[in-house]
Amino acid sequence: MASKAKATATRASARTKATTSVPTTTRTTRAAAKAAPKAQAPTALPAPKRTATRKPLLNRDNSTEPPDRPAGKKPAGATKAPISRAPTATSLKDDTDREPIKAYLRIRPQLGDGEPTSEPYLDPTSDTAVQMTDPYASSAHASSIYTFSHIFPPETQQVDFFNKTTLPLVRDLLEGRSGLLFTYGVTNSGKTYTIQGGDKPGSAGILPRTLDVLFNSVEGLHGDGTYRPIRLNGVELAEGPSDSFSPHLPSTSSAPALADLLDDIPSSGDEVDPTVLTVDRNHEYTVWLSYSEVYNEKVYDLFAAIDAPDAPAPTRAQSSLPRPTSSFLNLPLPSSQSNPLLLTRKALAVKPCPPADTGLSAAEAASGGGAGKYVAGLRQIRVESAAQAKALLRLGQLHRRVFGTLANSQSSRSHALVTIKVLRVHRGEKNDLSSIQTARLTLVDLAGSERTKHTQTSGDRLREAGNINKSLMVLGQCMETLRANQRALARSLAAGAGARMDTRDVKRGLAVVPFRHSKLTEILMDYFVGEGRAVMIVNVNPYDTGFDENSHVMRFSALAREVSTVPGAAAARALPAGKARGSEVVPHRRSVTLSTGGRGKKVSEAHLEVLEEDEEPGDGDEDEQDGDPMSPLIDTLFDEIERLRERLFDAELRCALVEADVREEVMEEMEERMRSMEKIYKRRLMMEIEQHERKLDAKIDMMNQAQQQQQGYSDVESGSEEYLTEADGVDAQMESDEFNGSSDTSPSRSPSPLARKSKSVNGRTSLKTFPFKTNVPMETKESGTSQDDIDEGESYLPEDTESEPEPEEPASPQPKKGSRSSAKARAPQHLLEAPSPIFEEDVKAGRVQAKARKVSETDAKLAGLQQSLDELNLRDSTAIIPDKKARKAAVAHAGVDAEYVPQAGEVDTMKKKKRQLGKNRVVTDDEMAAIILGTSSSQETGVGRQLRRNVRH
Ligand SMILES: Nc1ncnc2c1ncn2[C@@H]1O[C@H](COP(=O)(O)OP(=O)(O)OP(=O)(O)O)[C@@H](O)[C@H]1O
Repeated sequence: MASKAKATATRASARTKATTSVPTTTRTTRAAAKAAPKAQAPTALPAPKRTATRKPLLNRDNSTEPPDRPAGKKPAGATKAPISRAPTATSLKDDTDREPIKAYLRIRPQLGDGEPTSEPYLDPTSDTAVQMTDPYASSAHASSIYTFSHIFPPETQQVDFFNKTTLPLVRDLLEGRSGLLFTYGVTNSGKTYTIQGGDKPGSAGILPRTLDVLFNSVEGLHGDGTYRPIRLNGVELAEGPSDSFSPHLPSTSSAPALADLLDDIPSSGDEVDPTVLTVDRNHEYTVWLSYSEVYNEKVYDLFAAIDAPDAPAPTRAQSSLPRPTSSFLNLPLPSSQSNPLLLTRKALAVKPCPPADTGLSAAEAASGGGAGKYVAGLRQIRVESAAQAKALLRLGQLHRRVFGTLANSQSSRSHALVTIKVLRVHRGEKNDLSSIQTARLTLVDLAGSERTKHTQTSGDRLREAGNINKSLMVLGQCMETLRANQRALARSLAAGAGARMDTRDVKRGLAVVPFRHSKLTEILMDYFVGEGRAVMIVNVNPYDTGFDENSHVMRFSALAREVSTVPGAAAARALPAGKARGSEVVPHRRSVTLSTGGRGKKVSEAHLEVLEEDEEPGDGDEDEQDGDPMSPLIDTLFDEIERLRERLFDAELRCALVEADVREEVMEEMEERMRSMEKIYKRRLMMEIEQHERKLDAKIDMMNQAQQQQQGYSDVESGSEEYLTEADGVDAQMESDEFNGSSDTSPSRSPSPLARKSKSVNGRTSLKTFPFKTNVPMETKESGTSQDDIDEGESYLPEDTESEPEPEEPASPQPKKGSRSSAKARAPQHLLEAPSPIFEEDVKAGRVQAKARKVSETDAKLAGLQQSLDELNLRDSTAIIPDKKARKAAVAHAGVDAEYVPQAGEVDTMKKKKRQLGKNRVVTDDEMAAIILGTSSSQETGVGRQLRRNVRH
């Protein structure tokens, strides 16, 4: 497996290299930096007062605390460091003090409830590497290896997962450092299970466990809630100690209520994680919760009371808090006759933090102080126990589900963000607002990362899918830009090693990180450019059919791992916030019809209307005091830029979606065409193979027939010789053998079985002799010849030939076959007798008649051949034509372009004949007679044989 992993070249490995080149020392956060000087100061000394609640990052050069100080080891009673911004000309060493985003992979187990049981395409090769093989690709290169900080196999227990991934973040939180954890993956991959958990004991997710550990650890150290958090990191004096809240879930009522529509929210019961972390007991802690969702590029508060006209009006005190019983959930649903119930919820604006929150001046913030953004008007509720926090979150989940249900959501189509804030104040400085430390941990359950292809693509759903993709796409773009900026910064650092240089010069050249392009990234921006450790959980269901989607998730995680969270790194180019104030905002209103009465049992239908109002520019109770003075013209210009940018982005997104769809369609069409072409070509190929086989058969037949024809001519012409002597017959046979490229000594070399038959039947030489008396048909039949042989022989043996029984001479030894003496010895006696004039006349007449008969037979056979050629439908202009006549006929048939092309192994008999005739002299009658009579033995030399051959031709 290891070698397999090694052999597979991967982008991940390259990326890992790049990542490891980044120094990964433990980051010193703002809180840690603040705490460092405290360690040096005696506990009793009063701390210097500050006005900002969010402490700016100290110049690290001034920090005395080693960056890799183990968490939880901060000395008690440390005093605060004086607020000082880093000098403008500072060493770039700050930017090397970073930590890459941790990426953990969690592989979902197979649930078995009707899920595909195919082989998983993910194969962990080690604790940190996983091999992903495309199940549809045949090539060996279809697998990639991705590396993670750690890989959790399917059997991982929730508690182990929590301890490894989230517990360090909880520890940071209690020590004043912020953190971000987000889950990323396609639908059904286990994101919600990871965050919230399941129903079974031991299945509590990281959110309830975080709350358990948090409250276990601060037990007895609760603050009294004199202060409350505002915005991102600000703190203010609370109006009263009543900001805490005891939520109650909807009560069961006899009438069908909105709550009946909701499935039970998974709850692992009363299970409590017993882990306790060591905390600084000189501090008091208060825990605050907020719960928001980003849906369709709008941010909603899930703790907000949803306004319903029939709901009892909240009192002034209640209006800023969720109603104790979430009363709208208990509202009886209207019947189909009555007016639809209108539920309204309002989107919240995302705004830049005022510089006061960060301790920066307005100019510093505008020039890149790194202030993050906050959700204006988002409720933050103080909770005093884990149980209370869990109940509150459950209410938030119900709210989320109401709107999820009303939006016909099948699954989490929104991004849910739970933020736990811990305010920490030293017991000796309880009355000092500026001494309060704020840290937050945000847990994000991102919506499924699948693309539009897999979602319904019309109306609201298209918009919803587009917006989900937009958020995730922008998140990816932000990571990419951050990575590029960090690399550029690292290069500058390397180039200017040793020299002191102005970081602003370097940072000015960095690209703008497009956080503003989506609400999600705007909210999370501070974690990437400000403070905080970031952890990403990648959830994968390896049995899911969406291999492409999952490999996209893997690539995203590989990218995230190369991004380092570094305090104040890339915010230099952050643009001032603004929104399109000029644009008219139209509330999004939906009508929904719901079936009620319990699961699977339709009792009645209810009509509801959902109104999702957009945020207003003045939203947020802190807006007026934000004090972000900005020239109206600049503000308007920024608004305009932002509006245009958003339009451009929307247009690009739409284009990308359309392009993706078109590409897919084209691909499918091409594939379809390819398949049909493949079918056509296969069919053609089969036809051609068939045709060629038929041609080949025909060719073989024709060659055999041509050979037989040739043999026929030879027989006819050599008949005159055979009248005279069997020895000549033997010679003719030898000639025939020569023609066939074989000899008696190697009969197996004859290319045609028919040729062999012509030579020998039953192992005996077939000698064809003409009778002296012409016109006497004689049968060619030898004893022992099979009927098949006869049938086949009929096609090439002259009908009027007759094999004469050979004289049996048992006493005399058989002369050697093929030799001249043996031929002579076997010649009939009458052929050796002296000729008479009458005899000569007969011979001539017989020869002429036999020749004429042969010619007519040959013509008939040629006509037959022609017919079979026609039948074969050989339409090519090139045909194989055995002789001149047939060639002429074929030319007439096929056209003037037709030409005879001898095929491999084929003998062009006409050419051969012509050559031979042109070479040799004409045979005179006297010579012929002499040959026939065989009077001159001297002529039975090579010349005589040559003459006889010429006669035959
Ligand atoms: N590690 C696990 N062990 C057992 N069951 C799991 C595990 N992970 C997920 N599941 C189950 O798989 C199913 C889908 O999980 P979940 O709802 O968390 O997916 P999701 O990624 O949040 O989907 P969506 O994006 O649609 O909300 C649930 O039934 C859940 O209980």
